[in-house]
Amino acid sequence: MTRPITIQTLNERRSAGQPFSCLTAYDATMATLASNAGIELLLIGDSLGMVLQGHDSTLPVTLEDMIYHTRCVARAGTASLVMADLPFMTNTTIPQTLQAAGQLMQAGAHMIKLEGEAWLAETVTALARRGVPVCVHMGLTPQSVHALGGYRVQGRDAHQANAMIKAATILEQAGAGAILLECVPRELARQVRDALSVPVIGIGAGPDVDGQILVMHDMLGATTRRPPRFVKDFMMEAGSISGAFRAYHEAVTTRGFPAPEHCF
Ligand SMILES: Nc1nc(=O)c2c([nH]1)NC[C@@H]1CN(c3ccc(C(=O)N[C@@H](CCC(=O)O)C(=O)O)cc3)CN21
Ligand SMILES: CC(C)C(=O)C(=O)O
Ligand SMILES: [Mg+2]
Repeated sequence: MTRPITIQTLNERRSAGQPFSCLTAYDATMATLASNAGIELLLIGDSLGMVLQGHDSTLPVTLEDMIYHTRCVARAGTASLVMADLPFMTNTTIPQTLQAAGQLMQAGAHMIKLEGEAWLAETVTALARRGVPVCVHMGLTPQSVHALGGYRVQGRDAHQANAMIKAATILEQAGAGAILLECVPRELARQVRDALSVPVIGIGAGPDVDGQILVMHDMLGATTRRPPRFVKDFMMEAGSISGAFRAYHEAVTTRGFPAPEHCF
């Protein structure tokens, strides 16, 4: 194993202006192949409810499901940073959140991601104080799909955009170690990135952030519904799974991906 990637590695990449690559992973084999291709961060995403379990949203995913897949990925013992999603309704109180995050960390996660806005500040502080690195997922938050009225681009109007920038700075002050932005206009993502000093990871957020992430199945072309605009199929040209992971890593680190057609 090469030198393991830590949260400090991501901070160094951010400072150096070198983008890092992230993918979802749900099992040991794919985690190993992705990590060997250079992918810096593996997310056990609650998207597994859609791509593995066949649900049409992430809401049915349980903490037990997330623990199982986190164990599978962690067991691979890769050099990559392992982040796990807190599933729907496992953060309704601070004690519940600490308990759930604790179980994911004990399953092998190095960092926890949860969806929300500035109202999460106290929760973020409670986790950070106990040594749990936290990433806050903002913009299109799929666990709120029914409140948002669909998987839609967020932060399109100036009021929403300014609120998002403000919320991100509040969350950083509260102790967030990273921010993930999903489906926001490229210009807003750039502004959030510039307002912060922690790494910003984007999906459908344009090229002006510190790291990129995609759902593994999407970038391998293993899709059963129309993929979102921000997806690129890296399997098409690469011809093998490892080749696709290497091509994605290369494209992200050289800022070849995302291209304008993948942005909002
Ligand atoms: N396979 C998979 N890939 C994902 O990226 C993903 C999941 N599952 N599950 C959880 C969420 C849901 N996500 C989605 C799903 C659809 C769109 C989508 O179709 N968006 C429209 C934007 C429409 C607009 O302009 O407002 C698009 O055309 O991309 C975006 C994110 C992202 N996450
Ligand atoms: C799409 C990414 C960011 C995610 O949260 C997931 O895969 O669950
Ligand atoms: Mg998720």
